[in-house]
Amino acid sequence: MTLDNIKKIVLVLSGKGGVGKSSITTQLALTLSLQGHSVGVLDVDLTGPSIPRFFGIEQSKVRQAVGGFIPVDVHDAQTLPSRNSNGNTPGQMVGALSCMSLGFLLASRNDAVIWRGPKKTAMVRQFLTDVLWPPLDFLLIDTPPGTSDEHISLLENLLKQTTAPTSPPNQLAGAVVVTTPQAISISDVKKELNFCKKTGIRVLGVVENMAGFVCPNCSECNDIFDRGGGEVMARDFEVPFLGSVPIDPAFVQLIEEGTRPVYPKGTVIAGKDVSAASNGASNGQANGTTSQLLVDKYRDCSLCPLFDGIVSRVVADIRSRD
Ligand SMILES: Nc1ncnc2c1ncn2[C@@H]1O[C@H](COP(=O)(O)OP(=O)(O)OP(=O)(O)O)[C@@H](O)[C@H]1O
Ligand code: SF4
Repeated sequence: MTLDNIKKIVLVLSGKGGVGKSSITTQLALTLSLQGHSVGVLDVDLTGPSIPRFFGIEQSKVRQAVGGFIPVDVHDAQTLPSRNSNGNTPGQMVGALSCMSLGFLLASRNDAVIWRGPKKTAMVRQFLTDVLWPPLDFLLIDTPPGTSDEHISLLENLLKQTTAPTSPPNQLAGAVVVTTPQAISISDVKKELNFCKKTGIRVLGVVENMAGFVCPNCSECNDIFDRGGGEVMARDFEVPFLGSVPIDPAFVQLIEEGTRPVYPKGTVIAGKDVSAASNGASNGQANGTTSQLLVDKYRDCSLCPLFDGIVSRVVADIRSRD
C-alpha cells in the first residue's frame, strides 16, 4: 500500500475555517524538514486547497505514474551551505519535502470544487491509496475544518490502512488541533476534541493561533482576540498545550508575496541548482513569484523558534510511545 513507506502520520485539525490550520501545517512541515526529517504534506481540504500556494508551488502539476500520482517536490534533501552574514548553522541538514493536493489537479486556482459527499469520499480514498510517496518520516494531513464527510472517510480509510499487518507500528501518531482564542473557535474545537475522543485518535496537542498581535512599531503584544482560551481548553480535555502563535504581519507577507532576494549558493530545489539567482538570473517558477528557498524564508521568520519548540515536543511525544 502507498502509505507503507511512511513512518508516522499526523493529522492537523481545526473546528472552524480560517483559524490558520493550513498555515500551521505549512510551518510544522517546514520545521520538521529543517530538523532533518523527510516530510510529506497531504492537503485533504478539498474545497479550499491552499497548501500549494503556501509552499509557492501552485503552478506545479502532479505526474501520473503506473500505480498512482507522484507528489510535487517542494525541495530535496540537502545540506544547506552557510550564509556568512546571516548566521545560518553551517552544514544544516534539511529533509526532503513533498506535497499532494487537489489544488494541483485543478485547471485554475479560482476553480470552485462543488462536489457532493460521495465524490469527496472517493477523492479522499484515492489520495490515501494512490499517491506514491517516497520514504517519509512524517506525513502531515491538512484536513478541512469541522467534522465533515471528508473526515469520516479519511479516518475510516486511515484506520484500515494504518492497522494493516504491513504498516509500521503506531503509524497513525495522532492529531494536532488548531484554534484561535475566540470563544466561538474554542467551542468548535471542543467538538473536534470530542470527535478525536470518540474515534480513538490521540491528540498530540493544541496550538492557539493568532493569539495577540506584536506591533511592529513598539513591539508591544496586544491581545486582540483575548488569550489563553486554548490552554484552558487543553487542560480541560487533558491534552498537551503546544503553544500560542501571535498574529505576525511578516507571516502573511512571506506567504502572500513569496519574495526572498536570493538563494544561498549551491541551493538545490527539485534537483536543480537555483543559486544562479544570486547573480540576477531568473529562476522563478511559472508564476514568477517563487524566487526563494522556502526553508530559508521560514528560517528567517520570527515564528521559527516557536515552531521549533512545538515540533520538538510533538516528535519527542511520538517517539516516547514507540
Ligand atoms: N499567526 C498568523 N499571523 C498572521 N496571519 C496568519 C497567521 N495564521 C494564519 N494567518 C493568515 O490567515 C489566513 C487564513 O489562514 P489559513 O488559510 O491557514 O487558515 P485555515 O484554517 O487553513 O483556513 P480554511 O481551513 O478555512 O482553508 C491566511 O491568509 C494566513 O496567511
Ligand atoms: S501597539 Fe498600538 S500604540 Fe503601540 S505602536 Fe502599535 S499601534 Fe501604536
